[in-house]
Amino acid sequence: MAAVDSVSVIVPATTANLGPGFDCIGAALTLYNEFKFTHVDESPLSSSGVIINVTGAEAERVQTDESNLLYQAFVKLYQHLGQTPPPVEIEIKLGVPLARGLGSSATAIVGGLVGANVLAGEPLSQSQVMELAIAMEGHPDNVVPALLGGCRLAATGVEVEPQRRRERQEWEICEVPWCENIVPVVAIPDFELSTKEARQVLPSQVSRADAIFNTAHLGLLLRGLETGNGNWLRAALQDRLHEPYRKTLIKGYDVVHAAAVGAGAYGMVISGAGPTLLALTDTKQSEAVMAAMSAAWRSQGISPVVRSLGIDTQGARSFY
Ligand SMILES: Nc1ncnc2c1ncn2[C@@H]1O[C@H](COP(=O)(O)OP(=O)(O)O)[C@@H](O)[C@H]1O
Ligand SMILES: N[C@@H](CCOP(=O)(O)O)C(=O)O
Repeated sequence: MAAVDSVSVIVPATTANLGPGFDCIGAALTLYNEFKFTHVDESPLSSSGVIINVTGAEAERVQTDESNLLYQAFVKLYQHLGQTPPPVEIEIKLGVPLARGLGSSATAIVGGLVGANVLAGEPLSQSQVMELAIAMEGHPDNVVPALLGGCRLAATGVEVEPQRRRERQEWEICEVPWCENIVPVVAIPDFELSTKEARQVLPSQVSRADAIFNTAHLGLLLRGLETGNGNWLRAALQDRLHEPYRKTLIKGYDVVHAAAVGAGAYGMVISGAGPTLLALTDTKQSEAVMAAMSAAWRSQGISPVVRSLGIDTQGARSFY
């Protein structure tokens, strides 16, 4: 590809885990961050080597120096190529709320890698970009749908050289069909919960019974999402690997859960690492579920933004 001086990248939010699919399944949502990277001369740059402008809700909370995650991903791709990153000016338009369990960090990682790959003349394939994104995030379930779109299951592939220490892991990715009648409703609270903090409360070992429970329920979830079978979805949206430990970090979880299910949702789970709560519902029930979740959280002194979203099928896209 001929070199370009400027590229815009749009990256969707994600909802990871979907209950029993901890660290392996996620879906891209119709909510977006937009990033623009422009080559600049060395001279106008600040001493940090990058200029970053951020607009949108909570813009002041995003770092504007070299510690910015989007910029770190941008640099990572050039390091991978063995090249020095060019001086750039970055514009960030925030549409995905920060540290709410909707994959804002995944948008930054994917956006930085995709933007750098385009400015570098697209030396890496999409699957090479994906491998870098997974390595940076540490788990695949938000960066994979952010990059590829749709609902995706990610699993490590067969180790071809088990005796050799490998620098990178091969991944198998499969698209999970999502029945169009199933609506994701997100209730986004007015407080943050970092993924780091929400991972620290998880046990390092689980019982065989809990492992079997999740294996069965993830299988059921895949078929429930594909068919829209209500009984399967109601049973499938249960988890024993992360929700029991994390829900104590989310004030009002049980009250909002009861309200969502009472209003007709198939179930309610933590979106990503939380604190956003995700209900899956039939199109006919979505308005009632939204109203019930909003009222329930308000009764706990939390002011949520509640939205009914769609599944983004394109993933990250770039324009230049
Ligand atoms: N658009 C962005 N540009 C730069 N950094 C970002 C952006 N969005 C998120 N981040 C970084 O990711 C952090 C949130 O990541 P995390 O705790 O994993 O929450 P989330 O569930 O939203 O991914 C933010 O505090 C910020 O450091
Ligand atoms: N599987 C991860 C997903 C984190 O997603 P995020 O949207 O909260 O960044 C986890 O549950 O920790």
